[in-house]
Order: sequence, then C-alpha cells, then structure tokens
Amino acid sequence: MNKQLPQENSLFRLPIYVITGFLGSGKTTLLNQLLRQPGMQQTMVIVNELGEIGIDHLLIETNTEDIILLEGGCLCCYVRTDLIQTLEKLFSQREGKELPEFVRILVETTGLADPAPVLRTLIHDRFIATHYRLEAVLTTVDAVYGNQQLNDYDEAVKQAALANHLILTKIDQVDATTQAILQQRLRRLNPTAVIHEVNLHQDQFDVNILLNTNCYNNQTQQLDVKKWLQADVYLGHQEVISAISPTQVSPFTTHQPYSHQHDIYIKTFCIEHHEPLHWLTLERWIQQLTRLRGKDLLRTKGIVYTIESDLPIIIQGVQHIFHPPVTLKAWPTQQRCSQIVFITRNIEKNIIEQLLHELIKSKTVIEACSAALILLSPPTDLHR
Ligand SMILES: Nc1nc2c(ncn2[C@@H]2O[C@H](COP(=O)(O)OP(=O)(O)OP(=O)(O)O)[C@@H](O)[C@H]2O)c(=O)[nH]1
Repeated sequence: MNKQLPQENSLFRLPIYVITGFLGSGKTTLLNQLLRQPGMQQTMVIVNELGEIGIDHLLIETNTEDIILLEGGCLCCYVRTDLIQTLEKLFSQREGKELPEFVRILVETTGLADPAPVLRTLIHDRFIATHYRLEAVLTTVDAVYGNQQLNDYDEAVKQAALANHLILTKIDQVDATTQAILQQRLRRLNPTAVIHEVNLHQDQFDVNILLNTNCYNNQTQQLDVKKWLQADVYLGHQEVISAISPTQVSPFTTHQPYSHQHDIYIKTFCIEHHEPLHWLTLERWIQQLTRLRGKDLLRTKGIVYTIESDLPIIIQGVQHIFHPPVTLKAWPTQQRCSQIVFITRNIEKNIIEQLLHELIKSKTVIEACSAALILLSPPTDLHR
C-alpha cells in the first residue's frame, strides 16, 4: 500500500456500473430495460464479447455512438488493457466535447467473466481511479439454472459474491420452492447484496434503485462509509454461518454435501479492532495477505483507526491490488475502531485475525514473514 494518504476530495468522478452474470442469465435484457428508463439518458455502454465477431451489442437498444464493443477475449483475462484505454479515451473525448455528454458508464461483461480482475483493473489504474469510481456491481442469476451454475462454475460464485445487487431473473420459469432455495443460497453467499427477484419479460427493474442507493452523497460527493462497508451485516452474518455445521447436507441438491460446492469456499466476515493500529503493522498485514494469498482475497474494504492519524482511513482492494488509502474528513460515528470486511476464497476469519495479532507483537520483518507463512499456507485440498 502507498504510504501517502490522500485526503478524500470532492471531485466528481464518473460512476461505473458493472453488469455481470452467467451465460444467458439476462444481462442484455436487464441492460436494455435500464437504458429505456428516463433516469438513464447520458449513459455510455461498454460491452465485452467473446469470439471474433460480437453480436450481443446489436441487441442493445441505444444510439451507436453511446456503445463501445470490446471483443476478441474476456475482460478478466485478455482485454483489460483495452478497458483502461477505452476509459481513458472516453474521458478525454468527454472533456474535449467530442462525444455527447455522458454521466455514467455501464460495463457488461461476458457470461464467463471472473469479475475480480475487472474490479481490480478499475481500482488499480491511477488514471481510472482518479476520474472514475466503481459504483456498483449488478449480477444477474438465472432462477432456472442458477443453482447448477453455482455448483459447477467458480466464476458464477464470484459473480454472486462480489455483487451489490443480485438480480434473480426468470422467476416466471420456476416454482416458489426452487426460487426460495436459490434466494437463501445467494443470501448466504453474499449477505449485503440487495436481492431482486424479477421476470424481466414483465417486471421493470426500477433504475432508481440503482441511482438512489449508491454510497456517495450526490450533493457533497463524499463517501457514506456505513452504507459502503455494511460492517454490521457482516458481523451478524458471521454468527449465522458459525451455527451451520460444515458436514450438513446441502438443501440445494439432495446428494451433494456443501464441501463439493464452490460457495462453501467463499467466506465473508468483518474484523473489528478497537485499539489504534500502527500504520506499518497494517501495511505489513496487507502485504503478507496479498503476497501469500492475493488470489483468494476477492474483496477487502475497511475503515481503519491508526496511531498516526486522528482521522479514519479508508482502505480497499481486490485480490493483490490495493487502492491508495484515503483519509476521511471525519469519523462516521462516535465510535473509533477499525472495521475491515473481507470476502475471501477459503481464508478463515480467525487466520486473518491471528495474523494481525502476530504482527502487532512481532518486532522484525522476518518474524512477521514467518508468522504469515505458517498461517497463510493454502490448504492442499483447495477446490478451484
Ligand atoms: N422468461 C424469461 N426469460 C428471460 C428473462 N430474462 C431474460 N430472459 C431471456 O433469456 C435469454 C437470455 O437473455 P440475455 O439477456 O441475452 O442473457 P445474457 O446474460 O445477456 O446472455 P449472454 O450474453 O449470452 O451471456 C433471452 O432469450 C431473454 O429474453 C426472464 O426474467 N424471464
């Protein structure tokens, strides 16, 4: 992490909404619904398609100058540089008034995209992070095939785990029990996402839900930390999860125990620390986590209380990439404490907590590294 702590500023940054979801789950249908609604004028759309010649963009009902196609590979692996270049170009064309003014960007990924590298790209690149902000991730989940896709594809699990909004589509095609079971599974996988259940052929997904539930105050452009972090939800969720026996048979399929499903590997929790932390300790903690298990740190975000500053500092990362920390102008509540939310793949809360305690005690870098090595070696049976 960068030692310089920039102050939160009030500069307008263009919001980016990422629409993801497994193959055929309704991304394009949702996108079209959103674009038809009055609040969505001035939206630029970036569509990523697999294959040599993309056709999905032809199905998107918007003016051709408001849509950009990234083809020839998946955003999460091949065309990340294209995304950065496209966003840079869009920003300068908008500044130079070479394009109609737009106030937000929607990025539709391919159905096979792992969203983590996409989010990482958005927070890592200095230019992008200065001029844009990742506003929300919307994930469509097919009510018919969702359960099976979560069983079979790690990408589907990550798409659901990293969402702010989970849109359960095609509910007209399943019975109430199937729908309720999938809903419960999604809730367990992602305790903070808002779950919407829709028949996209009939129901309108109200765009105001998106526009009004973001984590920024539109007037002041400041981050609403409580809303952004939702630490209370994670703290409550942990108790629910701890009460579930790991050997319990899954309610989703009659034969498979939890341990055969991808989502048993997803852990979501919040670590609270009430004493102020040395910045160096915090930095070492993140360094060790990212060095040894960066790939499995799907999302980290938090507010931290340090010895060096009276003000709270916001940290956030996706896998091994961390955004430069930002100092807020004030504490959001009277209570001063660090709260860091993690979504991991197979890293337990107690391991990350133990590492922090070891680092607080350790005097040298060597001590810190060996504590981390012992605690963070990945289990050999990690299901990928
Ligand atoms: N019955 C029903 N069909 C839906 C619903 N949502 C989407 N569909 C249909 O599902 C099919 C796939 O929808 P798309 O919007 O193309 O899905 P997608 O996620 O963009 O698909 P890919 O880009 O191929 O991954 C289309 O035929 C849609 O009309 C729904 O809520 N109910």
